[in-house]
Amino acid sequence: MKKNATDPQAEAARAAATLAQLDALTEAGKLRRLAGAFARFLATLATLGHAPAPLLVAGALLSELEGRGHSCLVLADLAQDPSAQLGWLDGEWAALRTVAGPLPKKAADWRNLLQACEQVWPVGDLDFNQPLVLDGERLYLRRYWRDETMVAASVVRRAGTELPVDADAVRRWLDRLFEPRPDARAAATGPDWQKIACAIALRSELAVITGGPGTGKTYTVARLLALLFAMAGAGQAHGLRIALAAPTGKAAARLKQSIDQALDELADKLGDTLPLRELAARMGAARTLHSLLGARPDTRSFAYHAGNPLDVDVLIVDEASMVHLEMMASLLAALPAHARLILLGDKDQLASVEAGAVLGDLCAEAESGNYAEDTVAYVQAATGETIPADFALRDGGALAQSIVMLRQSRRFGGPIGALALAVNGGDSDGARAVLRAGPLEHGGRVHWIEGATPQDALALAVEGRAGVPQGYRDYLTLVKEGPDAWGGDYTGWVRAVLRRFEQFRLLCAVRAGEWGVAGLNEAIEARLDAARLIRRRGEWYVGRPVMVTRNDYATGVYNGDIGLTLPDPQRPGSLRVWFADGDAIRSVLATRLRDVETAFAMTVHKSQGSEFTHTAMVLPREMNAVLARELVYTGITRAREFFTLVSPNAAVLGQAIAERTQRASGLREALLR
Ligand SMILES: Nc1ncnc2c1ncn2[C@@H]1O[C@H](COP(=O)(O)OP(=O)(O)OP(=O)(O)O)[C@@H](O)[C@H]1O
Repeated sequence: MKKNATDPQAEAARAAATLAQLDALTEAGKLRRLAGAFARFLATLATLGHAPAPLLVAGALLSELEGRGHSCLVLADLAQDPSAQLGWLDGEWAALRTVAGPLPKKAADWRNLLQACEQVWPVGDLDFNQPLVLDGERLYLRRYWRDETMVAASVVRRAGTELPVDADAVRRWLDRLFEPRPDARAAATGPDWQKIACAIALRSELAVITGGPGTGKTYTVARLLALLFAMAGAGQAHGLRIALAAPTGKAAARLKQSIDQALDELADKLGDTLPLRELAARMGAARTLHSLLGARPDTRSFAYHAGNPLDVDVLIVDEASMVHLEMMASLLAALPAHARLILLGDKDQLASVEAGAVLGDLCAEAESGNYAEDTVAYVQAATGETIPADFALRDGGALAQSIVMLRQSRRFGGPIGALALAVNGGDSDGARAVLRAGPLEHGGRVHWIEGATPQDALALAVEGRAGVPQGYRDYLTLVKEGPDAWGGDYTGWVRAVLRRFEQFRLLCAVRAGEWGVAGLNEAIEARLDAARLIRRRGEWYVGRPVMVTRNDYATGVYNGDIGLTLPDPQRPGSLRVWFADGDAIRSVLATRLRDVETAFAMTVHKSQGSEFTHTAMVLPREMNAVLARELVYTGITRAREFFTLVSPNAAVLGQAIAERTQRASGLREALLR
């Protein structure tokens, strides 16, 4: 190791003082425990004297950022002052700098310092399996560097594989699969991006179809499946192995339902030309990614991997914005080289809870298209659609040729769509205008309770609002009536209760405090109890909605699953929790569920992949590190027909819209290499 400091004793004292300062930051709630522990671990690896204090700082911050969804530490951020990124007060960074310092002021100096440390592998040097990796001016935990490098290489390879396509045949099929668009509409809305997406997806082993809610991602992919089936020819179509997957059980069930419905409609339209119903039946259920890859209890490894690949030719993954870096790496590793991967998702939604923002990184250029000349020519031949010059002028790489953004929403044209669009575009005045015009102009579709009190939120949760009947009273009334009101049909009653519960949901931006999940769940329970809609007896009671917080392979419930607690008809006095699985329902004895929490209020993060007829979103009183445009957009787009914003402090909406989630990652750059 090249020495940075001269006096070993002074260096030892500085390292010890730095670790103590990191502990103090942990106590102050500014660092997670793991960050300090990781710095200590780095210190124990020093065989040549003591670990330099700046390395311990960088290691702790890297670990902290990983916990906040970043896949690396950008040295330029570290050089400037990471306080804002970390949500630290000025004095806190200054204090750490004083004990560990002097710290480099330039990214290049940080790089020089770190590459001299024995705990760091500078990419390209001799590799001793050091825990930290230095790639250019980014510092990684080794696992994330490996995943990011793997994802970039695999994506670029797949996107760059040009498969032979008979453009004339594609065009003939697309003309049958899609309705002709009247000229006037075509002129107003630009080319038919849905058709273009199908043609583009046929050409390589990777396709990314992104778009906001209701832009027809599922509609398009059903037609793409029919097209793949048609193009495979009579001989091979029957052998085509297609798998559907999504990050959560609910999203998987929704995908399967929508695709089945779309294929059914197509089958009616096309008659006997293609056996589409057979295709739908053969596809089997959509699965969670965990189950598809063969997750095993208590280990990060999967049954399917590069050495034992999945048995598929086409894999469709919906809600891809929720797929984190490690999962994407595992998925790509387990995919056979010849298989096609089709990712569907909304690039503007919140990124995954875990580290990485893979879909966002892949789609960084999606708005502008960046189609190369040969893509434009191919699209023209295969679809008859002309990609406008605006989307074809730039010099796009291989990945850009595999991405299509759907730009016209069929379901979201009204005020909720206008609100989502304003938020997404960073236009907080526009968002406020839509919300304030809500009750009068929009027939109550959107509504803003400004300057809300906790009582307002509770009243909304229980009763809904005028003209929009759904609140939790609705499903709980059905629960109280019991299966007798359903002619004694217990299963029919359970289905009806589950459906009604899906009508309304209260989403929170934060977990803690009276405006967070914890406080609101408690308050809503108390209010419902007082209204005699529930009778709390300890933790479990009839009507309790719960969300699973950890995968449990023994009972078959997964993180994010939502169920309702109802009496067990077989065992009077005991309770079962019922979960909807698409059209099917299943249940688990309440006492067997270990990691669950009450779900009258849930976080926007956890609501991804779900939609409710009426969605209410509660913002906290003060701006908070998790509040950002992507979160507000995701909350709004969970609403199918009605949206209510509840905010005690009107200013927070604008502040949240102004804030963008920036996840540090080297993926965008690696994709362009
Ligand atoms: N080209 C089209 N012609 C007619 N109807 C369409 C077309 N595209 C989409 N739709 C209809 O619009 C609705 C929304 O489409 P779809 O569910 O595929 O959107 P999505 O992007 O998958 O939405 P989400 O992200 O909410 O799942 C559906 O009812 C679908 O049938």
